[in-house]
Amino acid sequence: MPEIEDVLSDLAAEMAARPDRGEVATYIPQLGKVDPRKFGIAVATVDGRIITAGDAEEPFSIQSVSKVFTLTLALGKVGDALWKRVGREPSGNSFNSIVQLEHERGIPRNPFINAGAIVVSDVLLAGHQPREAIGEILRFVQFLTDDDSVYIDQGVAASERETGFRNFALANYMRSFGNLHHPAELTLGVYFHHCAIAMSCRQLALAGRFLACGGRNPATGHSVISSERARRINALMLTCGHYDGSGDFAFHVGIPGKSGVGGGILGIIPGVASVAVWSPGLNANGNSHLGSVAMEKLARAMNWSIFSP
Ligand SMILES: NC(=O)CC[C@H](N)C(=O)O
Repeated sequence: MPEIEDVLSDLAAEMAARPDRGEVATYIPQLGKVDPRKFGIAVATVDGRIITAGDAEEPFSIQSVSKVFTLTLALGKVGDALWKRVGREPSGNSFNSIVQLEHERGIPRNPFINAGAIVVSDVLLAGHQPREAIGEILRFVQFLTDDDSVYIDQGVAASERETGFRNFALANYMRSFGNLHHPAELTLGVYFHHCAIAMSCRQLALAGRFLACGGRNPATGHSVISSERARRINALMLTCGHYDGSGDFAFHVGIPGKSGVGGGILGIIPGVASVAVWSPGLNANGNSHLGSVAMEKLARAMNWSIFSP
């Protein structure tokens, strides 16, 4: 087996030189300003090592990768009652699609598409002011990372609110079915802010480590969630974490993963490591183009597909 250090530095060099970089998301104007030449990668192993290459220390907008953390918190808050309001099936549609909500009575297919994550935000808002719910999410991510410097990029949150017409449509539509318990303005305040969390690849890999360790954070020894819940979140990441590109990611990479339109991907190799990669250019499904390529090459080099014998 090759050394992770060598694989990562080769990957970073190769990815920095590739001309095909995908398209940076511009529907959130602030994200359109990010340099498409960036590439970073970090691996946090269950035995406590952290290996990085490229722009792995630079914070980027984690966007929908944050939905892994809000789902974890919401399950902690309401347990399996969450599944009355959100499904667990891949949608086969784009991340911000509204089409299924009409026939499926305002119940989103899964917690990782926008509609599902908005319901999760609504769950976290119950009994709180938006400011408190946002603070709880940020503190949870800081706790997982063991790093208080993780922050919310207020410019990105504001930019997203200004152009969040589709998310307002999704939220209001779900409210008409009774599946949003707060005004869209308030719930989306929580949603836009958690999407605007900024982290480096190093921090994101550390934050995801509990999912590779049966729910336990190996750095602190704290049990974050039960091993059964960690297993189930990983299952949802595999089946739904890349929207209508989830099948393709499982086919090519073979590990649970969650992407975001900021170009980040968090990948989990249960029992082995958590991986974060960042390259801002996206493919047609809104997933990081070179991030997906790099994950595939890494999984192949290290034999990390969960489907490998
Ligand atoms: N796929 C994503 O990362 C989408 C998240 C983004 N904040 C949105 O609501 O559109």
